[in-house]
Amino acid sequence: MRQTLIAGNWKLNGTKQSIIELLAGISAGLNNSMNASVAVCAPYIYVPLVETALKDSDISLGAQDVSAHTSGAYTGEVSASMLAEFSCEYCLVGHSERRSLHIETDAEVATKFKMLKDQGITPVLCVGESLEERDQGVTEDVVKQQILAVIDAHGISALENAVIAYEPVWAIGTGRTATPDQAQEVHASIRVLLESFDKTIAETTQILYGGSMNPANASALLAMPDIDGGLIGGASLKADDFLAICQAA
Ligand SMILES: O=C[C@H](O)COP(=O)(O)O
Repeated sequence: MRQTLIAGNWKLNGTKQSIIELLAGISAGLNNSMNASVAVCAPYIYVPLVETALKDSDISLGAQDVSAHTSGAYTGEVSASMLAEFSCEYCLVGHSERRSLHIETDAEVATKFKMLKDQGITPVLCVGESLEERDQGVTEDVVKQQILAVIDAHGISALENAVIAYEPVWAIGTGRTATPDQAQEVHASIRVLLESFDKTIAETTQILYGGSMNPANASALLAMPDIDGGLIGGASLKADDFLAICQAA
């Protein structure tokens, strides 16, 4: 049985004040009836603040990206070992905004993924197709290639204890959500792909859905057999909305 994971991705949002208030609101509303583990992925600059705020809390800390390098002359970058020093349990890699705006390649994403694994941080590997690719009928090929980039570079064992987030690019921040059936179809294909390498990894890997998940559509999406949680952008910035999604799980 896979544990449901609800992870907020705050992206480039928040202030010291708003983050403290948001975390207080989430912490106050979480309760044992929620059948999900919860994480928040903060902008780098707020990671220490969130680490302190989450002490003694069940909410896990995550980051949104990591350097492909361990140290050296890479201005502006943050390494996996630095994130580990601040108790980061999760870190996104290959988010579509990184792939499109920062031209991250599959190979670079695979390197970042391994950097996190080596530091004991759970990578959340984000995959997903553009609208054009969906219209061309190549969704599953695109997603498969993004996952195979990691497996080919580091072996299937790298996927052990990792998380995959399926995020159709056309659904991110658009208010246009994949239907539960559309999402389930891709999630099931990811599971089949993993199964072709390792049955246990296929059965245990949490596959999250991301893309305009909100309190109104979360229950139907999370009810699908291969959807093991959500990666939430916009709706993670309001405690009530985020809590409602946690409740739906
Ligand atoms: O990482 C989160 C996803 O990009 C989803 O963002 P969204 O919920 O605002 O569509």
